Parts: sequence; structure tokens; C-alpha cells
Amino acid sequence: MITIIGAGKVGGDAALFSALKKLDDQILLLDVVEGLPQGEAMDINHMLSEQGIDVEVKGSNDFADMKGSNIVVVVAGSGRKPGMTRMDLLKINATIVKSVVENVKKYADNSMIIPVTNPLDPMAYITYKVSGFDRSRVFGMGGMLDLSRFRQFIHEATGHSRDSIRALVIGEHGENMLPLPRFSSVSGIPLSSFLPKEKLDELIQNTKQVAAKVIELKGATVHAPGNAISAIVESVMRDRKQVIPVATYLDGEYGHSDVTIGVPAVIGRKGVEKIIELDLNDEEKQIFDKAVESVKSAISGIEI
Ligand SMILES: NC(=O)c1ccc[n+]([C@@H]2O[C@H](COP(=O)([O-])OP(=O)(O)OC[C@H]3O[C@@H](n4cnc5c(N)ncnc54)[C@H](O)[C@@H]3O)[C@@H](O)[C@H]2O)c1
Ligand SMILES: O=C(O)C[C@H](O)C(=O)O
Repeated sequence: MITIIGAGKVGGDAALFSALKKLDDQILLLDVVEGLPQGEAMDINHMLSEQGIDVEVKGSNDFADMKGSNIVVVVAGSGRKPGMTRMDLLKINATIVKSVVENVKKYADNSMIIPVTNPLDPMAYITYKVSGFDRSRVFGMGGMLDLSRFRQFIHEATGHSRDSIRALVIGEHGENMLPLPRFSSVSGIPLSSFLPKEKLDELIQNTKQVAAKVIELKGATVHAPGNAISAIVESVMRDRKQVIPVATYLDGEYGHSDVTIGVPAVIGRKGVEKIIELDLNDEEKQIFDKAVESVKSAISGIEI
């Protein structure tokens, strides 16, 4: 069973994509608001019925219902409003994530947890610490969404089909995000063969800023994050061993310890099966280190 805690906009969409992709027979939506997860589940089941897909989506307010889950997605909490950074949500969401993860520990001790709530990297750290799970079983979704945006900008700038484009974004899912043109390509050919440096710099800026633009225009980001969650869940459920940037706990990798930040990792049935250490150049390393400092400073200010 896949459990999604937080049946709001992103949680509901993640359930929808996971059901359409038939990632498991049962999907549970949990929320504190009475009626919301039940209504969301009904709506999705009605759609699945017409599609002829035998995945059952259930909504509940009882955390005990997550017993037996293999994967728990934590997407409960507030989203930012226009003018805010993700870090502005630190205090309010830390309290929510702590209490949610206590429940995961209580009822689904053998699961893997995918934190999504913002600010993502500090929330992944809280999840890792509060759960006490092995680090391979806690990996946050942020970079997968960032790379889908970078990929779209590369597609728009080059005109090449989306499926020929590979893109990578690591670091903080926040102000110190690190899109990596050197590790992105069109059909395996480096981006520098297609776009001049000034254009690449523009795409990097756009990738960092576009979520705020979507929030300004429609109030929240929904479909791209819902899909990105399902892509990570799929790599676990189908043991695809895809290399995906996830917010995972570092223990010496990239020269850092006791911090949770986005790095590429092999995601399979066992969760994070391997962290990939890229050979970053000085400029990239500087931004990555700044991201680590930002996350460390945030987590030092919260009681866990
Ligand atoms: N990591 C990412 O890439 C990414 C992408 C999109 C959104 N987010 C974050 O995901 C979070 C949710 O976004 P949204 O747009 O779905 O918000 P939303 O307000 O639509 O939904 C949040 C839901 O969480 C529920 N909730 C609050 N406290 C809870 C608790 N203790 N237990 C269970 N449920 C609880 C609320 O009732 C609400 O239904 C935000 O923090 C947002 O910033 C992260
Ligand atoms: O930007 C946000 O606040 C939501 C999410 O982190 C996103 O990148 O879409």
C-alpha cells in the first residue's frame, strides 16, 4: 500500500498519478481535515472506474490505517504565498512534519518515507531524525521536480523533443538550487553544443524562479509535483533503479555530514541504493556548499 499524508492539492494529485500508473493495488490518503481525503478518494475512484483501472483509493483521518504501507509520502503542511520563500515555512511545517512522522514510526515502521513538505531539505532532515529509519529509507522529493522544469526550459530553448533531453538539478530545493548544465544533455550530447553560456545562465535562473511564478499565477504548483512524486514511487515499486536527485542524509559524501540535501541517487526497491558523487567544478561546489550551509543553519534553529 502507498500512503499519502496530506490530501490537499499536491497529495491528491500524487494519488491520481500513482493510481493511473497502477503503482500499487491500494492507495491511502490521510488528512486531519474530516471529509477531505474521503472526498478526494471518491473523486479519483470515479475516474478510475471509467478508465477500468482496478486500483482502490481510500481516504481516512485515522493514522492507524497506514499499517502495512511500503511507502509513505509526507506532503502535509502549508504552502508558500506569493512573496514568500520556502524557508519562511520552516517553523509552521516543522511542527506538522514532526507529528506526522511520529505516526509513521508508530504505524508503518517498515516503510520508506518520501518527505515533500517545504522547506524540503530541512523537512527531510526532521523526517530522518524523528523516524530513526536507516537513511536509505528516507528520501525527499525536490530535485525531480526541479529537473522537470529545467528540462522544459531546455526543450523550449532548443526545440528538441522532451524525451531526448536529460537534465539534472541538485542542492537545495530552494534559493540555493543547483541546475547542472554540465550533467544535462540532448541525446547524450552536452548542452554547450546547443546553447551559448548566456542562454544557459538564463535557463538556470528561470529554473530557480519558475515555481514562484506559478504560485503567483495560480496559487500553487500541483501537477508537476504530483507527477514527480509518482516518478520516485514508481522507481521504488518497479525497482527501476533510476538515478534521481533526492534529498537524502549525507554521511561524508560531497565532503558533508549530518545534513540532508539533494544529490543524485539510485532509487530502487530498497530505497536509496547508492548515492552518486559527481565531480563538481569549483563554481558548482561553491553553490552546493552554500546550499548545505543554508540547510544546516535552518535545522540548527529547530528542536527535533
Ligand atoms: N518538495 C516539493 O517539490 C514540493 C512541491 C509542491 C508542494 N510542496 C509542499 O507541499 C506542501 C503541501 O502543498 P499543497 O499545495 O498540497 O498544500 P494544501 O494546503 O493543498 O494541502 C496540505 C494538506 O495538509 C493537511 N495537513 C496539515 N496538517 C496535517 C497533519 N498534521 N496531518 C495530516 N494532514 C495535515 C491539510 O489539511 C491540507 O489538506 C507544502 O508545504 C508545499 O510547499 C513541496
Ligand atoms: O515552490 C513552492 O513553494 C512549491 C514547490 O516547492 C515547488 O517547487 O513547486
